[in-house]
Amino acid sequence: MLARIHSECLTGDALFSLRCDCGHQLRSALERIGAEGSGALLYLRQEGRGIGLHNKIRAYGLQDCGADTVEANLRLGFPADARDYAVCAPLLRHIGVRRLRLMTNNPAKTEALSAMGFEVVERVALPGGRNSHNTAYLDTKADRMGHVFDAAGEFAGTRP
Ligand SMILES: Nc1nc2c(ncn2[C@@H]2O[C@H](COP(=O)(O)OP(=O)(O)OP(=O)(O)O)[C@@H](O)[C@H]2O)c(=O)[nH]1
Repeated sequence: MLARIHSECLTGDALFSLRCDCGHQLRSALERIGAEGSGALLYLRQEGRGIGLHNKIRAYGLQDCGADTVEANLRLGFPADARDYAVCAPLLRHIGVRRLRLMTNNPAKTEALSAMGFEVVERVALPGGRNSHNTAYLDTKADRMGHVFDAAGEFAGTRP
């Protein structure tokens, strides 16, 4: 089953902010599911990588003063990524999914699902919509959070 496990991002998903890649990835995932004719999208209420909207906005303030997205979380007393994917297990079981072709550039997400007993048979890269506002954010995700950006994810060759 082609699947997207998407972390809530009010600013990117609903307000079309360009400082992250969330909205672009959400739309890309839905387009792929539409093109394929079937698939699943789990929309997880874990705004701001699990620290909530208020704290994400505080983290944006620190980033506006020079911190990167990881450093900003740490300075606020949070881990770089506070998400928990446990809720995916009953949701996926409910819709009868055990094997996934997961649309993500984030290896931690793949590992979390594998650890819960799901078989990720393929990682499907998602374009992030690199632009002048999210370049530093995407580079930090690659350099400090292990996100994989490849040709299908449109980043190969575009990073300095
Ligand atoms: N704390 C914090 N959260 C952010 C920031 N920018 C985006 N987010 C949140 O990050 C989450 C998305 O995480 P990402 O790391 O961008 O992407 P991912 O879902 O882990 O990986 P993909 O599956 O490849 O999209 C959403 O919950 C956003 O609200 C930021 O600067 N700080």
